[in-house]
Amino acid sequence: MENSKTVKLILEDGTEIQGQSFGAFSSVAGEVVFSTAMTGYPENLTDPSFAGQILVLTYPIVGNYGVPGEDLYESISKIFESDKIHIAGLVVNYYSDEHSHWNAAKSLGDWLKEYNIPGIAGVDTRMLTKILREKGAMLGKIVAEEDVPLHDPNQDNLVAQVSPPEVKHYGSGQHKIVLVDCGTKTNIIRCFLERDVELIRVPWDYDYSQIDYDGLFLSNGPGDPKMCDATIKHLQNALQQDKPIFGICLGSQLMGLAAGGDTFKLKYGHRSHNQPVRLSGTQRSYITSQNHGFAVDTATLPAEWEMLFENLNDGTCEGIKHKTKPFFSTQFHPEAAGGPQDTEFMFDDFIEAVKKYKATSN
Ligand SMILES: NC(=O)CC[C@H](N)C(=O)O
Repeated sequence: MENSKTVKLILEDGTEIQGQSFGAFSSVAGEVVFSTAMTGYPENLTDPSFAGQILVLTYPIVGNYGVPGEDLYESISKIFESDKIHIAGLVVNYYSDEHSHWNAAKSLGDWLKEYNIPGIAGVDTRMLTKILREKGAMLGKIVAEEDVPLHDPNQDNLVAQVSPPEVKHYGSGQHKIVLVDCGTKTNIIRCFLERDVELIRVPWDYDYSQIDYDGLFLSNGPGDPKMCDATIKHLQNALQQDKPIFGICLGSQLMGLAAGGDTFKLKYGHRSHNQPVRLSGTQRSYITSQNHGFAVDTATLPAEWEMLFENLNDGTCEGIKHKTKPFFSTQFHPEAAGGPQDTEFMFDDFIEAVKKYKATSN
């Protein structure tokens, strides 16, 4: 790092912080968001929900365990959450360019360079996070040589950019699940394949009404859920039927919108591996993995719907359910890559709902 070049992080409120370049020496603009997760940068950086975002990590030492090599299973990655880095840029305090870990294949800096993603180190990311918590998530840019204009990624249809254009099939289990891929994390696919599922992964705007499926799944994904008009339209048709539907993160927001409710942008979002949520109607809480900047406005849900989980930090909606039909969602990530895996039972609940539907509809 001693010989690295100087770069700047500039926020829309005028905050300007100097640091050292690592990864690509290039400029980029995006929405600046923070994560307080202590580990898991290989998983986070490849999560498509981060598209368009400059990610600030509060954990002070980053890069020390390097980046694992690729390993495939059923043509999907065993390790990463998609097939590329999706963040726009990375902001860290101390970047460790020497790494040591049993499965490391390269350094974080070299991995970022492969995808032309700039990193800036030497930033007091906890001080920066205080600014973002105070003023809310902001637009910003990492500036190397060339200046770039600020850009709001939430104005773009990011889902259309990350959703694969073709239909893909995985597994040969008993339960036929359609996965609407708005930018799915691969651990969602892994969780299904462990549960006797035949998975049909379709693009975000695909009309799956002709497929004879047993259950419908709506994935996570980047940006403002209101951009997904085509997904919402197809979902509204599916909500007329009785086949089980499960949504995660963006999928939860899309379910809320298709049901007739509204979503709003949170001040600074939830991004970490230790977000507490409470299951409605109980005193039971779970520690969850989260990465979202929008939420369903529970007050706008029609009478047949209710909140399923509540965030214990700020009271916002962490999932919804239909009162009589098998439709439910989590705003958090029960597939949890990286951890904690305490809520993976949501996949079992969904498969149980699918079994019940199949038993009663025949
Ligand atoms: N992980 C996700 O699916 C994120 C959903 C949405 N893009 C948000 O920021 O709230």
